[in-house]
Amino acid sequence: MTVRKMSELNLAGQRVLIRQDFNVPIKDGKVTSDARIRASLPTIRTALEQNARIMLMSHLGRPTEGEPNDEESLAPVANHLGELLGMTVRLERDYLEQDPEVKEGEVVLLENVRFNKGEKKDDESLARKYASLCDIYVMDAFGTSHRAEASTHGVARFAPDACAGPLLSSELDALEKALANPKRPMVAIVGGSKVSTKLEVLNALSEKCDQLIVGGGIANTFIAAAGYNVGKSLYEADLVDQAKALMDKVNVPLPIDVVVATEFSDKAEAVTRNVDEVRDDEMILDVGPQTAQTYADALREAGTILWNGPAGVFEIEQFSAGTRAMANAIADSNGFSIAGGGDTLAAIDQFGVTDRISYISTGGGAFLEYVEGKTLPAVSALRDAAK
Ligand SMILES: Nc1ncnc2c1ncn2[C@@H]1O[C@H](COP(=O)(O)OP(=O)(O)OP(=O)(O)O)[C@@H](O)[C@H]1O
Ligand SMILES: O=C(O)[C@H](O)COP(=O)(O)O
Repeated sequence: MTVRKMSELNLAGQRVLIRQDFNVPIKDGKVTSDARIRASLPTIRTALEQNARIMLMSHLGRPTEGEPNDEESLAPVANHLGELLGMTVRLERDYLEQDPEVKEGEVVLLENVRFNKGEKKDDESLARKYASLCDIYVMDAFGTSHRAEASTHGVARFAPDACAGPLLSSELDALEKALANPKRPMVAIVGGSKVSTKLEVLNALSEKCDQLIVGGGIANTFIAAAGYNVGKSLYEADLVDQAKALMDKVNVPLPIDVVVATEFSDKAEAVTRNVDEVRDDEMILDVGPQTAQTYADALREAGTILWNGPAGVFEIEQFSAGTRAMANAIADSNGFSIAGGGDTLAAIDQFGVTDRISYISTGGGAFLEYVEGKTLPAVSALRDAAK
């Protein structure tokens, strides 16, 4: 049984409870990166066009349940969303005690669901309470779909109607397009700091892609596995065998040259060396220009590209060229490209290629779990609800 979609339901006059992922960075009471809020707008506008009574809900941060606090209040999100929609978005704090009054064509935001006791444990009575607030529950929070919590999972069992929102549907469609039957050649880039945190993703991708480009600290472990000195670089000696096993399974092109420094700092002097010339007191902080060129060539010719994690320490100018070259090559490629993860999105933003990536996922952990082939609990809850 497939998941029901919001587009199949008539929302007119209905109390529609939409779970979004508004877990966004906030500083001094202001939202500092609103990509996730913007991504929710088409869903909200569709519900508004149908004159639904709209209740939005989300978590923010990881507060102690039962202890609401101002820092993790969704108030800044309500204000920001109101500005984007050009209407007032009321923040409802007491929705568990008193059902919110929502008029047709009105949008309210329920306060941080993780302030509620039982949210994280997927408590049944809390899930029933959420369900009682609505006629239709819409799960649209792809970024939180790997969590089985009361607002992402339990509620779907008890709501009169439960369906996937347009954002969740499009995220799943894009990932399926990249992974189920990818246009070849498929190139995956997995960067970031540690192999250990991405081992399952690396394994899953090694089964699917034609070329696996590794970056960042992850690449250092592969360079060590190939027998080269990595000096003081971040790498994981205990994962060298796993890296060798991956290299036996799939084509992992190794860097030819690297950018090194003797300190991890924005004052550090960056030096380019051949990969076999790294000294004991140096650390590898980026791929070198020849390597970036080789990777970029492969990316430009790819039919499908999946990207998670930077190629180097892109936050520091002198170690950012490798990640920049890859971002530009992905943007230039005619293949289908999908990118996900907090640092990856920050890099895409930094290098100004956002509009030239085919699909940018709002998911971090959820994106990785999908790629690993894991079942997303929020999606299975919708499948069960459709039975
Ligand atoms: N060679 C390197 N040595 C040390 N740190 C590196 C190196 N290359 C990249 N990094 C750092 O790794 C960090 C990203 O790694 P991390 O494992 O946190 O990725 P991530 O948060 O999982 O990525 P994403 O959010 O895209 O999934 C960046 O801050 C980057 O500066
Ligand atoms: O930012 C995320 O990855 C999601 O919002 C999930 O947040 P969590 O890791 O606190 O559950």
